[in-house]
Amino acid sequence: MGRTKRRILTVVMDGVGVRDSDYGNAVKLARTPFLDRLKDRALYRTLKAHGTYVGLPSDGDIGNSEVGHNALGAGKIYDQGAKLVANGIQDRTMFDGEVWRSMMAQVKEASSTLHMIGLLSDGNVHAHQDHVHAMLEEAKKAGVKKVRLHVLLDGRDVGEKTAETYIDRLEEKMSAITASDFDVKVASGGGRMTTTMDRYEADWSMVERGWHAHVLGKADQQFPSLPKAIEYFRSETDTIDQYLPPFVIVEDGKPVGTIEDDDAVIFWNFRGDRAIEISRAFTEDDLDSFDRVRFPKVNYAGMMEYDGDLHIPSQYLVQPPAIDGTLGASLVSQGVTQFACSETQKFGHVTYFWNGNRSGYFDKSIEEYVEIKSDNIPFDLKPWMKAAEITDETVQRLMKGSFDVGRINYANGDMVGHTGNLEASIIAMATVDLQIGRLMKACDKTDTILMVTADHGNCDEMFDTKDQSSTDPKWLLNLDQNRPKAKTSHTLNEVPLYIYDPKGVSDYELHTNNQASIGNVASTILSLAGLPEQDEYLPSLLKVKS
Ligand SMILES: O=C(O)[C@H](O)COP(=O)(O)O
Ligand SMILES: [Mn+2]
Ligand SMILES: [Mn+2]
Repeated sequence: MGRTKRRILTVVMDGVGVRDSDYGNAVKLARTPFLDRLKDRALYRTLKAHGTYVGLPSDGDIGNSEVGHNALGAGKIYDQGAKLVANGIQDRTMFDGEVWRSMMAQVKEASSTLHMIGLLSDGNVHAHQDHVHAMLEEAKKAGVKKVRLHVLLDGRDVGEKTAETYIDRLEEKMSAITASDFDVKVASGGGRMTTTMDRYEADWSMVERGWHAHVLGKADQQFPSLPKAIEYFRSETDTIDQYLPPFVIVEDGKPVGTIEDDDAVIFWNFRGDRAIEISRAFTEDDLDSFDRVRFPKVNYAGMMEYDGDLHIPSQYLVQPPAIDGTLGASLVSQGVTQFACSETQKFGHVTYFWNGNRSGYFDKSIEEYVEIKSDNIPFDLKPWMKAAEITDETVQRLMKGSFDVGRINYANGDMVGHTGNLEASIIAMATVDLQIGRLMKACDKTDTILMVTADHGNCDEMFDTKDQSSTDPKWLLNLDQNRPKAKTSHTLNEVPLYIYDPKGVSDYELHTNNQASIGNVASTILSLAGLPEQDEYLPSLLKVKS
């Protein structure tokens, strides 16, 4: 054994919340014999993973992977992007800041265009429409003459076909502020899962399509306005918002807002994972991830700094939370060996988010991070994703005893949950269950404590309506008629915490404080490992029975 009294493996079942009703609840509808057995043998409770419990503005805000893994890996709760940007707008620090002022001044001096690109919704996971509306007003006040918006349609953090709501609000705002000396138009757009918002380099072609639409003014679909675009998509396709193709707005056959030298570009998402690649495309001279065709010299800023280690991008409007003293850093300083593993879609969650939005290792000689390449397909087609491969890598290392403290993430509950496909999500849950069974066995053989939790809910609520007919199984059997509308977003539900010790758990119990959150997990890992707790962390949930 290494520097800890016991080896601990933490499993994050991404997007797996706890909800009593089985109505549209893939977690309950799946057969999960191993999780059931785990519940019998482990200590068990639920934890908060949404809203103010994880640093979001209100308890109406769903949790997400960024704030969830930040909380799990930091052991404390920080005000997160959504809240920091809202505060920065309210107290004006965002608009009084050097970056905003210099960008406005530069556009005015060059008589060029201010472009703003980002996700248009009120999901508050990556972005919020109110921030865009506020920036438009401020740009006008600052004397900017021409603004072009490039909007990514959501349908993933909000209802699957809700784009009209946000488009209407934006159109109202634009017509209210358009004036003879203030010209604002939407220039391009697309669904967020086809256009621009790739993450962890899973599929650069998404960024390439976005670049073509926003910068070069090129896309297969062209429309005279954003409302016309959505009208066309609704009448011609069933595609939900997140998968809509990229499009360009044209007048007299010409795009209304390509991006040119001397223009300023603001990417308004506050969350980093899906903002890094497009930020790199705008700022790196030598980028070989795709052919940009034309690389305009623009003044680029992100809403926030998206990577605190690589400083991407160099200019940003709001200071991100200063997450430090994370569990990973603290374990490294004590010489504890660590292992992190997931597939591409969630790899950065157990490394970059877990380590407080820093990429890279603290000390490569005692940490091992393993990424399994995700498929680039709609995940409801293969709901098992790469779960088995993640388990293979983990079990191998458990057998070799190559780490003291490990963390892995199974993406299935979340990535399949986001597709809105209930049947596929049931298979996703059964897949995760099978892996938990394999891990329990390996933990038994290697005397490893297994902790299983989640970062937020998702596939626990796959219908847009709540708890309607849990006694009536018709909605499950009838696949075509009267099927409730799918819910593709995360949920507000609590998440599970299981602690399984092959030696038995009769010596411990868990605190029952109903305010406990996933922010309490880091200290709990430390106490299970027999390491000193950190004063600044939220307390451990473990009680040794007297
Ligand atoms: O980026 C996404 O896929 C969704 O907006 C949120 O999902 P995540 O927070 O689980 O990554
Ligand atoms: Mn997640
Ligand atoms: Mn998700």
